[in-house]
Order: sequence, then C-alpha cells, then structure tokens
Amino acid sequence: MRGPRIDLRVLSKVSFPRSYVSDPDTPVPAEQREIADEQAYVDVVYGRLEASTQAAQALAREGYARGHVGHEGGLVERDAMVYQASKRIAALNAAHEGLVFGRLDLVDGDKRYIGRIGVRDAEREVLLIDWRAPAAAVFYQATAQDPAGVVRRRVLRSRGATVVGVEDELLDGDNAPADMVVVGEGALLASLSRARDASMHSVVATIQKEQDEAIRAPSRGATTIGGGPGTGKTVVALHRAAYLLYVDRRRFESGGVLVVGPSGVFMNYIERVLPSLGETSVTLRSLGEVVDGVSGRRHDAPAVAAIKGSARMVQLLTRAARAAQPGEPTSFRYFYRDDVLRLDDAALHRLRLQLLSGQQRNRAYGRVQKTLLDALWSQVEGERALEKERDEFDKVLTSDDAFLDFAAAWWPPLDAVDVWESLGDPDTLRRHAEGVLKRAEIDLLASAWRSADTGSSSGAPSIEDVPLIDELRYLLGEVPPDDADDDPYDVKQMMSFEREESAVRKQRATQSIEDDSYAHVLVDEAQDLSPMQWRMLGRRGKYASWTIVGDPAQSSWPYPDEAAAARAAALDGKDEHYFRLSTNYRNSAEIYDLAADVARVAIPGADTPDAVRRTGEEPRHVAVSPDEVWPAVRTGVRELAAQVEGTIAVVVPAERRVEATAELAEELDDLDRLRVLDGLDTKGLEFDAVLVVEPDEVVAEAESGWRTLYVVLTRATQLLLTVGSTRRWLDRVEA
Ligand SMILES: Nc1ncnc2c1ncn2[C@@H]1O[C@H](COP(=O)(O)OP(=O)(O)OP(=O)(O)O)[C@@H](O)[C@H]1O
Repeated sequence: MRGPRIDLRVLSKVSFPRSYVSDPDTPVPAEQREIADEQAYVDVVYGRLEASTQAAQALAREGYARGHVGHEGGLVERDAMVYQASKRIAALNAAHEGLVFGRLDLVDGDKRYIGRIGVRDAEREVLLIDWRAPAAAVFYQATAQDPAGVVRRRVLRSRGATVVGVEDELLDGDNAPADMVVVGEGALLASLSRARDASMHSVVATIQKEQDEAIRAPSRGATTIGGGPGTGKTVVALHRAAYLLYVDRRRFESGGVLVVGPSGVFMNYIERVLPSLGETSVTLRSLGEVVDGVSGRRHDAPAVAAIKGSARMVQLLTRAARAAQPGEPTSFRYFYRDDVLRLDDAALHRLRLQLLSGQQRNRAYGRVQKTLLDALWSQVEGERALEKERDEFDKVLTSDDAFLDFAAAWWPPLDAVDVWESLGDPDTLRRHAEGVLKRAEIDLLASAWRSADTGSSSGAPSIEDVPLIDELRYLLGEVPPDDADDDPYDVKQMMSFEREESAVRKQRATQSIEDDSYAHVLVDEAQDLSPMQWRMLGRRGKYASWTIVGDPAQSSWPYPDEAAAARAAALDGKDEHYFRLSTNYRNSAEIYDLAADVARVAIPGADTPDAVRRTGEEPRHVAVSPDEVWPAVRTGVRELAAQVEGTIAVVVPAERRVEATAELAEELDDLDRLRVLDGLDTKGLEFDAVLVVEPDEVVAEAESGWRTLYVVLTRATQLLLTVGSTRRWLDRVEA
C-alpha cells in the first residue's frame, strides 16, 4: 500500500503565518477581515451585473416594440435584438452563482479578479476577467516554482452573492508585502472534501495546471484527454467546450458543439456544468440519443452488444438497405392495346439493381417510374401501340392507378427505422447475415430482437441499435419529401388506418441527414465506443474538431483493435494532440489504493494516477453466506447513510438489478440520495459512498468484468463497502 499523497502545488511554499479554520464556514478574525474586504468588491461587481441585466431586459423590450412597427424589417430587427438580449440575460443569470471566484495579487502591486464571465464598470474599466480570457490563464498556470509575476493566488468561496471563505496560496513569498495575509487550507482540498449531490459542478475556481493546458489547447484536429479514474477528464473536457465557445464563438455556436456521453443518467449528471459557466448552446446527447427521432435507453447483453457493435454489421445493413422489402409486389402485368406486358420477379430484380447502381435507394425514388416505363415499353410489339408514340404510352400508364399503385408499392420511400424493424424477422435477418456473421451469432441476434419487449418485431431500439439505424439512414439516403404534405386531397382520401400509420411514420421518421454535422464533437468515455458507434459519431464530426476523453483501463468493449481502426477512420487523418491527467481528485487514497491493486493484477498497462486525499477510512469487506447477502446489504446501506451526507450507490451485477430494487425497496423509499445501479451504469458517475454487492459476480459477468469492477470501485469519494458470499477477487488482489 502507498503512503499519504498530497497535491504539492496546493500546499507548498507556506512561508507566511496561516490562520487555519476547523469549520470552513466559521471563519476566524483574520479571515473575517479578508472576507469583508472581498465582499465589498464582490458587491460592486454584482451591482454592475444587475445593471447589465436591466440593460439587456430594456433591449429585449425595445426589440419587442420594434416588432409592432409593422414592416418586415422591423420584425427581423426585433428578432435579432430579442435573440441577442435573451442570450445575454441567460448568460448573466447563469453566471450569478459564485460569479467572482478568484483573485491574483501581482508583484507590481496590481490585483486582478477572475470570474465566470467578464464584467466592466460604467467607464468600461475591467472589474472582472472572464476565466477563459488570456489575462486569466496565469490564475491556473502560476506555480510556486514558476510564479509568473503572481505573489498570492486567492480562491473566494461563495454562497450565491455572499463570500463565505477565502483560500490562499502564497506563490512568491520573497515579493509579498509584509502585511499580506494568507489564509485557508487550500481551495482544492476544501472543494474535494465536499459532499456529492446528484450533479457534477464546475471546478472553474480550482482548475489545476495540467488540466488548464488541456482546456486551452488549440481547437484544431483531435485533442485526446487521457488519464486514470477521477483525474477530471470529464470536467476538464466540459470546461474546454466552454473555452472553445469563448475563443471562437461564431464558429462553434453556429456550427454547433456536440457532447456525447455513455448514458442518460450520465448526461443528467453533467448537464449543469456548462450552463453554470454561462454556456447554454451546447447539444448534450447520450449514445442512445445521438440520432434525432430515435431513442435507445437500455443496453443489450454484452454478447449481443459485441455483435451489434462490430464493423461487420455494415455489410449486413448494406444488404438490408438494398433488398426487396417485405410485402413488396413481386410481379406486374399490364394490358396495353394488343399487348400483355409483364415484369416478373427476375425482371424486377434486374431493375432493382439498375436503380441501385451507385445510388442510395431513396435517392433513386425519382427514377422509378421512368425505369419501369422503359422496361414495359421495350415489350410493346403491337402495331396499334407502336403507331402511337412513346409519349402516349407514358401518358396512359402514368394516369392509370394500376401502374401508379404498383410503382408506389414496389419502391416506397424507406425510413431507416422500417428497415431496422424488418431485421426483427429471423428469416430476413438470416438472409442478410449469411456469410457475414457466424451461425451462433445470427441466432443470438435473432433471439435478442425477438425477445425485445414492445410492439414492432424488433422491439424498442436498444442503445446498441441506434448506430445501426443511423448507418441505415446513410445507406438509404434522405427520405423524399411526402407529397401528401402539399396535397390536402391525398390526406382526405386516405383510409383512417392509413392516416394513422402516416402520422406514426412522420412522428418517428429520422431527421434530415444534413442536420447531423457539427463544428466540434466532444466524446466522453470513448474507450467504450464500438466500431459502429465510432462510425455514427464520425459522420457528425466529418468537418469538426474533436475532444476525445477516455481511459482504456475502464473499457467494456472487448475488441480494442477493431475499435482503434474505427476511431482512426472517424478522425480521418486529423492531427492528434494528447494530454494526460495524472492526479485522481475523486477517490480517497485509501479507496484508490485498493482499486489500483485491482488494476495492477487484472488490467495490464492500466494508467494508475495518484490520489491526493487521505481520509483514514479503509474500504471494508463483509463476507456472508449466500442467504445473508441482502440483510447485510441493508445493514450496510443504513451504516453508510449515517456516515456520509451525500449520495450513496448500491452497485449490483446486472442480472440482480430487479432483485436488488425489490430487496432495498424500504431503503429506497427512505433515502432519496440512494441509487441502485449495475456496473456499466456507473460509468463516469461518482458517489460519496459505494456498496458493491457480490464483486465476484461483477467480474464473471463479461469478458471485461475486471475492468467493470475497477470502474465500480473508483466511483466512491469517501467510503467503500463490499458485501459478498465469495471473495476470490480479493484473494487475488491480496495475493
Ligand atoms: N481541479 C479540480 N478541482 C476540484 N475538483 C476537481 C478538479 N478536477 C477534478 N475534480 C473533481 O474530481 C472528480 C472526478 O472528475 P471527473 O469525473 O471529471 O474525472 P474523470 O477523469 O472523468 O473520471 P472517470 O474516468 O473515473 O469517469 C469530480 O468530482 C470533479 O469535480
């Protein structure tokens, strides 16, 4: 086991008298005087913020008034003014909490205040520097070894607009004035010890040097942020998104920034960080919700997910997109003057290939009638017919419902969801998968789609189905616009069931492919992306710069080489820049020592960071007989709840999730800070206390079981408890 670790940058070089505080919210007199001084300054800044908000509101009112002028120019002007004013109001409101968080005292006696946004006084003098501005960089970059002109760095802790504490670091004692006061226990350690709630918070006041370098890296190409668990990869990447919007707002706001994370729970967890930094224009999507109009909420079992995520699915889907769809007519007969014209199955097959050559199916839609007419005309032999021109032939057929209905039924515009659903039919699946997947894989896939639980043949899409649907969107091409939209008679003539079907189809139809592209794609937990998921994101980031966040040791995707190839294809030769974060800010050192031992014995090459905080609380392991597991878990939950103020997670093997929810019904009712999750659901999250049920089962669940256990153990900030009827994992770690 390792000795205590402390972030030296934070606590180093304390050569001045320090007034320590035991309760961070009950300041001692020296600190109180400092707080009062800071409050006076902060009040001035808030006064200015209020004035700016009122000015923006007045602008919005004026904008509305212009809309009443009555000419079109007035409306355009109104829209622009109201839009700009509302954005400003939203940013000002969002930045209200803890607006001023930093102060620098410089060698030349100047001071600079750093905040969530920039604020100037009525004379345009700077009162507060936006944390992203170049003048604020030194707040994050200065160290005792290289103070860069900074004597003291101060972090202000606030509740709303009230300063409740200050935390100082003296960086250059030799140049400090004699009366300079240095107080506090170090802002970083104070912030790391806070109880966790359901949301991730911005760390703008305590960003560390190596983190700041990743945040401010130029936006070109692909920036990878790596490092072990709890090193701040996610929070750093989100601050980077805010930074990019600040330095190139036009490009990133109009082109869009897409942030993708593993699950809906994770997206809820991180959703407040960017708004608290004044940024509301970023699109946050979980992997199951990347495609507009489609929502995947559940994971497939690991073996099924491994098939659906494999790049081999491209070939299968290509076949599905080009094949005849179930229910399409297989022959056509037409009496034209003296001739009987026929298109049989084989002829239709040839025409299909002709239409599809080099062309997506939906894009060929406009050529369908002409292709059919050509084929039918070539059979016309009767003199009576040939005397008339081809024009006459075309006119007759295209005004005959028999021909029109056939053409519409043979080549309907296809939505990706329809084709994906057709794969729920085992025979269709077998036909397309033949020679692409192994027999056992086909059977597994067929049974997964068959056993999915809702209306259509393949059920509601899983998270792993979403990239398949997206692939099909691109294979099929844009669905042609629905003529019925323009022609009210068509809708009226529909039978009621047809109207209903058409409404469902419209509601479900995926959005235009052209809307997919972004200027920046930020992907978190990237180590878990399957090749098909990389392809889905690659299409969104074709012309984008990227930020890629991940830790291979936490991966649950079983084929790293295949994923690496898909990643390279998605980035398509873009320049790559790599940043590694080296300090674990989440786990207590006691908890991370255990997790790091797991990594060392079971995960070759794992990047194990240093943990900075020691709590004196070692992880506890409770061994019980199988029928005592749940009583022991219930006791454990109550004990943890008495010890921590914040969130608690009970992590169970996926197969035991339903059982766990039932067994812990009473505890879940009593404690709204308690969650029951399986291992994969915990990715990216953190809790004050974690209780792992049957760790050996978590390990045995999938090929990547040890990695999942490593993820689970590294979710706990304060306390870790395991309850198991076996302890093979622990014996191996302790051996
Ligand atoms: N500079 C910092 N100041 C204060 N807290 C920080 C800092 N950096 C990270 N943290 C905190 O450490 C915790 C872990 O951060 P985060 O979730 O971003 O790590 P991660 O590297 O993405 O972890 P994982 O890979 O395990 O999901 C969070 O609570 C975060 O707020």
